[in-house]
Amino acid sequence: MANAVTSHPVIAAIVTIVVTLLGRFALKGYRVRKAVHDAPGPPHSWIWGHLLVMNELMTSGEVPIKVHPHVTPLAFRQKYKLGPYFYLDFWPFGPVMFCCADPELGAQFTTIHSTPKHPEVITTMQNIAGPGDLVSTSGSHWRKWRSVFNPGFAAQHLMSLVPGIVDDCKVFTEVLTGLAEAGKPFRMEEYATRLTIDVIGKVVLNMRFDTQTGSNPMVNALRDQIFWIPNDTAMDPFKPYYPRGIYHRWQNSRTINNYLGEVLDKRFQEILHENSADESTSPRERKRAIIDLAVESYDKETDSRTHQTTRLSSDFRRNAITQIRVFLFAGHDTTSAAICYALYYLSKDSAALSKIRHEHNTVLGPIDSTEEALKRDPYLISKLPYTTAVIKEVLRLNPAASSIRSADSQTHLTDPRTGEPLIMVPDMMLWLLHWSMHRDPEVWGPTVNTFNPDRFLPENSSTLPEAYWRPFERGIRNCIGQDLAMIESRVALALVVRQFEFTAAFDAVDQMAGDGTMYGKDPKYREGTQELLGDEAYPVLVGTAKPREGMPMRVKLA
Ligand code: HEM
Repeated sequence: MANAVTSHPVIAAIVTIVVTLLGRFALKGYRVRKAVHDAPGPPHSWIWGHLLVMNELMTSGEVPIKVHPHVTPLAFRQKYKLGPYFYLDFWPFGPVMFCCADPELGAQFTTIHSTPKHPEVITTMQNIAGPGDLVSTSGSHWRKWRSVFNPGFAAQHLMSLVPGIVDDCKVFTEVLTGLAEAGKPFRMEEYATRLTIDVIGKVVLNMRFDTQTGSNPMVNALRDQIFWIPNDTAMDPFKPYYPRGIYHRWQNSRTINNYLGEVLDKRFQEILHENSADESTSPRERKRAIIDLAVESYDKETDSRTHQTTRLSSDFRRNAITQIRVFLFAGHDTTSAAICYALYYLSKDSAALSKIRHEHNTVLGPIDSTEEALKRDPYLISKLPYTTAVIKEVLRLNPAASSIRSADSQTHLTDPRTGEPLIMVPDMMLWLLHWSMHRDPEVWGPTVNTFNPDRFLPENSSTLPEAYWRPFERGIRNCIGQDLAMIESRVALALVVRQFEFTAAFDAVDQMAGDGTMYGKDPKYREGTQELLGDEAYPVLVGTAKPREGMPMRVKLA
């Protein structure tokens, strides 16, 4: 046999390559296991890394099978009495993860040295938006686009959007009235999502999508795209390669890009036209929709007036579409979950519901004139401390995301208490865990898992562990849309909480299973433990962290 191999050069070459690859694989595995074996973390196996403890956690019923992955590090921390940072090793199915629930340590890789986003974030965002999007890119490309879009989120401009948001929330109340009349359980996420999509359509494209009353092909493709993102690859590494998924992602991307490309070209022509009409008169009023800011930046870059540019370059066009796509996604997905959770927690806490209704009666006047009051004086929205506290508490209990970075050659982490250097593994994922920080009993006390908006009232600010509340992240890579999200959620609550009575309808999930939604189709969502930390509304991974089963609810007129 040995003779056959050595005498045949092709076989010998293949054997050499295979042996070399296996050797490299084994060496990498050995290095990873060696680095993590004695590092802080759950019990570690030389053969399986942390795969066995993960399997045990997921199958023992300690957490629901479909729970969002950002929940599991806290479950490990509590189960194995770990400190605020530790390592998880799922090699070869994923990178070594450095799980961090310490803001001071987190600052070392997010603020003091802002590390790049992790390749897994980049791949996910590429499916949603395309390469080079604002969320996952870094360096000069990120800096350029962030500065282009910052004016779109200036406080004064956001206030000018309030009347439009009020109109969309009014439609939301009409939809809810219809659902109350129908008297059937429904998935709140569906309706909250249509609301936030309508809002973001105006903010980004200055367009009405009207998805609350109709349908839009681009929005349908965008939403479908989110369901086809292969983002639980640690459980199924082959998911990105399923032909059906590849086809749907390609087809959706095509629909979205064609639609946005046409809108962008049309807007560019309009702006060229406005510019030439304005040349002899006063400077054009500055538009701040995301699409206008993008086109203006092109105008500046190319000086289209001097150079008679009449078309967007293909490079710019591709980039602008990517950024528009990322805003359409990030601008609706997270806020809709926040609105769902707010209505859910208020439905379970009659004292909080009374307080928020009282605040609205006092500041906004009778419900029938609230729409008008907010349009007349959008700044009323800033005079609702209890409503703001409700949303902040909702975002504490259910953060939509976390920050996932990648260790680079300049990443040197040290333990903030001892100053000792921490173990670094090549390509390590640095995971700053919002869920773990927001649910840390040592920080938030014994009521950590209880909905208690009072902790965010201004009079309690001195006892608030501010650095541990970071639903929008902090530092230079914080959420550009956070003020918009807060405004939108407050307007929605202002128009809704006095008009309707909600109750959670998790008892009806089996009844709703045939409704064609992803939740309905996949029975795993309803298998095993259906509670997390005393709550039946727990997060699952669908784009971002969404409420289980799309937050089933019943609604009645109040
Ligand atoms: C409740 C609602 C929202 C939550 C909880 C949220 C959360 C976050 C978080 C945690 C990040 C940082 C992600 C990371 O470190 O990788 C982020 C970034 C971002 N968010 Fe939001 N977001 C919300 C609403 C919005 C809205 C309404 C928009 C757009 C209008 C938006 C656009 C973005 C963008 C573009 C980034 C990337 C910013 C950058 O890196 O420069 N978000 N968001």
